[in-house]
Amino acid sequence: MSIEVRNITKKYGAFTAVQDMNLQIPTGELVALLGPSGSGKTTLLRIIAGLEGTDSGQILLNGEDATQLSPRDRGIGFVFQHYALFRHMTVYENVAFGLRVRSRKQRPSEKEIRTKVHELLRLVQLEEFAKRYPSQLSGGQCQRVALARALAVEPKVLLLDEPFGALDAKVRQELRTWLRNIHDELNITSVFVTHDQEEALEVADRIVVMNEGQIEQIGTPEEVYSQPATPFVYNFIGRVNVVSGQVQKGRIRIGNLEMKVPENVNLAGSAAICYVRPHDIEIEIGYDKSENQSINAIEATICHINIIGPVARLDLKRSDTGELIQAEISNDRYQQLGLKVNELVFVKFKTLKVFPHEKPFGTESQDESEVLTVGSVSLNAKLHVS
Ligand SMILES: Nc1ncnc2c1ncn2[C@@H]1O[C@H](COP(=O)(O)OP(=O)(O)OP(=O)(O)O)[C@@H](O)[C@H]1O
Repeated sequence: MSIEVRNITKKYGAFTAVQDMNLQIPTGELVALLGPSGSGKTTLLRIIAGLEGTDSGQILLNGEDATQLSPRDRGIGFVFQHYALFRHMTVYENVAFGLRVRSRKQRPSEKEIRTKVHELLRLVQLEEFAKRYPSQLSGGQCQRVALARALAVEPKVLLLDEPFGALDAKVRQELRTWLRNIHDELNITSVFVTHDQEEALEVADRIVVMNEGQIEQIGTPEEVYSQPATPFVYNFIGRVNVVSGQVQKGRIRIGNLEMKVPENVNLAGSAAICYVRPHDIEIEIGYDKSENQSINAIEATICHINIIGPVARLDLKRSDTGELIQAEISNDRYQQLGLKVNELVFVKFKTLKVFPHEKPFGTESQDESEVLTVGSVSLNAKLHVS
């Protein structure tokens, strides 16, 4: 079943939680609503489910206006962060519940219920737990029961609100893969809320990045990661270094580094904010400063090295501004360069994204004079790790 959110606005008193939002989700897609706390993710999910009214706009399911339909009549299954299983019921009874409370006409026979429940328990790999009570299960197992319960009524749409939020990292990881598999197997349309970017990047077909009740970007994981539409998305998804620079004639100058502006940025003579991913940083050594070479790179000292499998993470301190830059290079390259803490290196950017100068996220309290330029060389860099 396809979902269309059309011009939805939702206010709580004077506060606007969702503002004139539009979103189309085709049948069979797995979509993540990703955003910081308070960005309106849960509100939007609840509006789609019919658990929350709207001030204006429509929800269309399969092209039909469903705005006035009750949650029961929308063909939607819902899974919450806190699995809310019935504690006095066994796993079997919990999963059977949705079928038993159907109206007499729609209610399946006991035999049909038994077949269906066992089929679902097999799907969530909990068949041998049918007779247990929720208190005898782990958090991850409870969440799988909750999912089986939501699926029992054969919903066309599955909505999940931070379904794995309360679980530890390893279990979350397992359940993600597993959600993806179940979604594909049942060919339903699923929307899940998360504030965990890794979860969204790993599981979703498309990610809706939300901020303050509005959509910042909709795209595949690859698109939102590699081509963030706004500074907010850059900051929110992945690690990024934020550096200020000066644009002139299609080139940008950042300290001693000068490079072509990667796109048609109309910022002649202006201060700009650049976003550089740690893996887009190149490290070089071996410049001989005594020869007065003009070095087209930012000089920095290595303050910390962290090797994680094939990747070497370096914390670098700029010689000109003292600001930190975080770089990620391959372990092979790191070995090849033979880098050490306190060593002087030269930093270049393979690519960067330039936005007009505005205070980058996380620097709201910073004095403007720290950010702006001295001559043509700009002087601020700040690392954001989200
Ligand atoms: N019933 C309510 N009454 C008043 N304000 C509300 C109500 N429900 C939500 N809000 C406000 O609306 C905004 C969006 O809330 P929502 O729960 O949708 O955000 P969220 O992105 O899901 O956040 P989180 O990740 O913390 O769950 C928040 O500022 C919240 O305080």
